[in-house]
Amino acid sequence: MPILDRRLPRLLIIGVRKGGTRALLEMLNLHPNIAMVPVEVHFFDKFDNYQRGLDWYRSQMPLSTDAQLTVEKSPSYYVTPEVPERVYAMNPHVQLVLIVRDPVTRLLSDFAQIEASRAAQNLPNRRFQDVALLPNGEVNTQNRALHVSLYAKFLSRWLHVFPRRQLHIVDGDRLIHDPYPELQKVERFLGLDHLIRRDQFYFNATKGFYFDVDDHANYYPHHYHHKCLAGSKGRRHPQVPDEVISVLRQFFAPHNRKFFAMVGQDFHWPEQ
Ligand SMILES: Nc1ncnc2c1ncn2[C@@H]1O[C@H](COP(=O)(O)OS(=O)(=O)O)[C@@H](OP(=O)(O)O)[C@H]1O
Repeated sequence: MPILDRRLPRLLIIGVRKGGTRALLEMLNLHPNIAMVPVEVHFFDKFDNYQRGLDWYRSQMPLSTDAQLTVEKSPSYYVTPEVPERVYAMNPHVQLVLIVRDPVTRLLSDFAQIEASRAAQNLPNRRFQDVALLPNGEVNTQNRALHVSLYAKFLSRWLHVFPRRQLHIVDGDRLIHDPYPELQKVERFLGLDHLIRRDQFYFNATKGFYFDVDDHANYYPHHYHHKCLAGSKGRRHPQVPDEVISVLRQFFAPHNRKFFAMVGQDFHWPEQ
């Protein structure tokens, strides 16, 4: 009989926010050797949680067998300065996965989420271009959401603490359109047998996403249905003039090239 216990994560999905972290976690959970933490624990990035210590963190983990690898995801880990060293202190051999997406698309997705939460607080809606650009048409570099799309900026902190071989990068744009090859790469990175099957997914053309065939509603476990898929994924992105997109693409281009050089992988995000 396998012994069930709560085990600290051996894999962390560290970000990025709106990169596809939830879909990636749920898809990986199809693997019999993976036990996912269904909620974002925010242990390493929230001081109050971190103060509770590793025993508390372990108590948040699901029951797993010793053949299973526990996975937690909290997208803000990637951008929070203290996190890499805290993670290293838990386990210097932990494996890390980062999922990235075209930074402009990510920003539009983030903006849609921020506006939805403003609307819930009865705050007025804003135009994307009024937030992302200054009145003179230049990029508003003070915008916090924009900073999250500067992937290279945060990566240096992680690579200062962890060797590159402990970090795997998933192409979030590909995960949307053809998840299977991206999942196979993660299985290889983790040294797991290829047990996730292509026929476990189907594409829902109306929603534009892949779903789990065993859960005809969507990827999310039942307690997530209303919270996640109905609400926070697949939101309509703001309609933005082409010139605004072009200004942003040009702004991100050198940062993207730096990121590609750091990770040794080119994601071919448009530069115009
Ligand atoms: N299969 C599937 N189902 C649902 N959503 C999918 C899927 N694959 C990728 N994505 C993309 O995930 C984007 C949300 O990213 P995150 O889960 O990282 O968001 S969050 O930071 O946790 O809020 C979400 O962003 P939006 O398109 O803006 O909604 C999706 O594009």
